[in-house]
Amino acid sequence: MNRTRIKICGITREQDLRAAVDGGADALGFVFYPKSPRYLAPEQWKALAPAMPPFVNGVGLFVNASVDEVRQAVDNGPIALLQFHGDETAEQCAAIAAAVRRPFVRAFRVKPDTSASDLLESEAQYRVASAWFSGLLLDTWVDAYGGAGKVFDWSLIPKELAPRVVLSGGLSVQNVTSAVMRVRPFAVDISSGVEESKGIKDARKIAAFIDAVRAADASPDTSESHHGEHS
Ligand SMILES: O=C(O)c1ccccc1NCC(=O)[C@H](O)[C@H](O)COP(=O)(O)O
Repeated sequence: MNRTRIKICGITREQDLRAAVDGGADALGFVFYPKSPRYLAPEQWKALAPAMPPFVNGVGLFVNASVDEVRQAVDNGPIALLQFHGDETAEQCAAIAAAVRRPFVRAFRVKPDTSASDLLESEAQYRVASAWFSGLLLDTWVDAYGGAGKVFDWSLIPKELAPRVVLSGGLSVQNVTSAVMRVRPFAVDISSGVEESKGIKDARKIAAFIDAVRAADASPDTSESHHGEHS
């Protein structure tokens, strides 16, 4: 049985970090984008970092950050993976990842006119651009860059790409079972859907979300195929 990996993003408090870890999350996202309501300033991250246990990946989330900003986050705590969520080019992502010696995921923000071939071409481009590239995180295009709780059309995702992507954007306990059964992504990512308010997670919602993903993992495969024609 496939085990869909789970990332809980926008962690700002130790109690929420512990709730996500205790629930079985595989990765925790820490937002280093100052305009986000979930922003962790360097000193906040330095104070929170010691609560990170082994075998849980810390993901540092950046929007058009400098290499020095990324290096500061990596130096202040266990950031195992970078997530570029802004307008960074493949070359910029590759250069920063190589400079701080960390793998990265590229957030691809899906617009209404995005096609399946756009996703395939982007993944191929990043694979060529950097040995540090880990995969695409597919999120919904919003002006605030992310964390908006909005879904995109999952049927867009090519079947051959699904096992290599992180599915994100507006997931919740209400829709994640359907999302996992239809797409069978490598991982899912959530922020708004497990919150009381922006940056404040709800431990019961985290537990319910993780349970829903596990239920979907145990269900028969009914994933949709998308053979790459334009959406
Ligand atoms: O979380 C934020 O505040 C944020 C701000 C700017 C860029 C990205 C941001 N989050 C990135 C994530 O990985 C979120 O988990 C992803 O956008 C999904 O968020 P949601 O739709 O709220 O589940």
